[in-house]
Amino acid sequence: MNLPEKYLNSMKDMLKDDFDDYLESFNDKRLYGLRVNNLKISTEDFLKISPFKLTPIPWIENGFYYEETDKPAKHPYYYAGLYYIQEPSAMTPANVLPIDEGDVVFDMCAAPGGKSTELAAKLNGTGLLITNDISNSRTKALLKNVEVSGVYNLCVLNEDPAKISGRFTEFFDKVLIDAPCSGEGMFRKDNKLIKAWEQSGPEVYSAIQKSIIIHGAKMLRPGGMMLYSTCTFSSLEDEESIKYLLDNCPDMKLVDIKPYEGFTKGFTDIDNDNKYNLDKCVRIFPHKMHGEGHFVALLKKDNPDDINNAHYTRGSFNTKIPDELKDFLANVSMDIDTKYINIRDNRVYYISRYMADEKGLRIIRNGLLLGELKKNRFEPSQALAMALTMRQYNNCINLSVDDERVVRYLKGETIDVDDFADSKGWALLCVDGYPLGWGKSNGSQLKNKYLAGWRWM
Ligand SMILES: C[S@@+](CC[C@H](N)C(=O)[O-])C[C@H]1O[C@@H](n2cnc3c(N)ncnc32)[C@H](O)[C@@H]1O
Repeated sequence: MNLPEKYLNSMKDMLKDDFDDYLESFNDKRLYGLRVNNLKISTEDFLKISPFKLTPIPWIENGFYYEETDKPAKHPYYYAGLYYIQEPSAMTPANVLPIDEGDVVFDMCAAPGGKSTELAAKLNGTGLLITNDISNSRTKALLKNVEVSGVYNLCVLNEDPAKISGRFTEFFDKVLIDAPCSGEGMFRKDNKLIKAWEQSGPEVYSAIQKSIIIHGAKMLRPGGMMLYSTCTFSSLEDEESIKYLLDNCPDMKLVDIKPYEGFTKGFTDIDNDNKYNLDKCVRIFPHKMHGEGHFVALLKKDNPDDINNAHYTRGSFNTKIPDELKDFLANVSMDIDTKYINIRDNRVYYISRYMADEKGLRIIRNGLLLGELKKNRFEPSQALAMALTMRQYNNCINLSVDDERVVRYLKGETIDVDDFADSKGWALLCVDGYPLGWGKSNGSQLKNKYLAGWRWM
């Protein structure tokens, strides 16, 4: 491994006696992790059906190491959104940020969705998750990942945080900033990042982080909590960003993160009298824990006047619900308040009552796309299939994971369903009780309506 001289010197300064152990960690095996999506399945139930050899990630209740040979991304349960594949230390930020049901949450640098999918699981279908990324191409992956995971109380944005912060001032109960960074914690995993670091190192990212973190604080309501994280070790991008925030926003304070064996405390040398308690920050180093590397800081905004931060609620849309949509919804027992159904260009959305006026924002998805109105009929969307549980739709075809029709369905093929003769009409195809997508059944064959872009290749 060819690490840049400048990087090695900065790590030597930081790690002192531990530096050799850090270098030695480059000889260790790469780590692979998956996180059970508790929005769809409890960890306990997943472990009962998991075909993989899993070892718990000790500081993440729903996180597990898997063996490289298991290939969990090529399994029907992955398509059912039962887990998300994520580097183990990257599971820490969303795990550490406390989320209460009903919270209005913002994930500012969210693509491809590793933290958002866990924040949504913690919301458990309540409140609202606004998830954003400045990169248009990356928001496409973000949308797919939140939809596969079954998240419906959401809005996906593709905006500059500077624009959002003017609009959503003191709006959020919780803000997560997984900042763009020089990626030093990913060097073991991906050699290409070393080259990128040489071109854009900590100095470049530090300026972006300083701007982002101030916008994050502005959007937080009094008493709200914010989590700042990076996958880099550089103090310039980590403690310096936090110090910059605390210098500029005196109402923000660092709070304790539940300790765990191997967590390394933040460095305090840039903070003269330790007035900011930078040691409350946490670093994960690969020579101390089985994770590639991360930095996390948890902060709270003061609420001196004990302001009761009631959530904004929007007016209803008063949309006339077409008969074909009514007929379809009669088969759905998900709790849908038709006051918040909005129809634009024949596409039907179920929008969160907590979402502010979206005009002027670059929106990738506002709410749950229920489906599309086509000449006197309604076609349900892939996102709706993923948001439903098997119990919430009254025409399901449930196949066992060993049934060869499951993979054929995921590949886009028409499948025989003679054994489900009563399934005529729109049917929700499920694997072991977990929805995969729609099909149109005539009682003997299921015409495939699985979203073409998501097919098993
Ligand atoms: C570390 S990655 C986020 C990973 C993501 N949180 C996850 O867990 O899957 C940082 C993201 O920040 C985005 N980004 C870069 N500059 C940004 C900015 N000024 N505002 C918002 N997002 C930005 C990048 O496009 C990138 O997707």
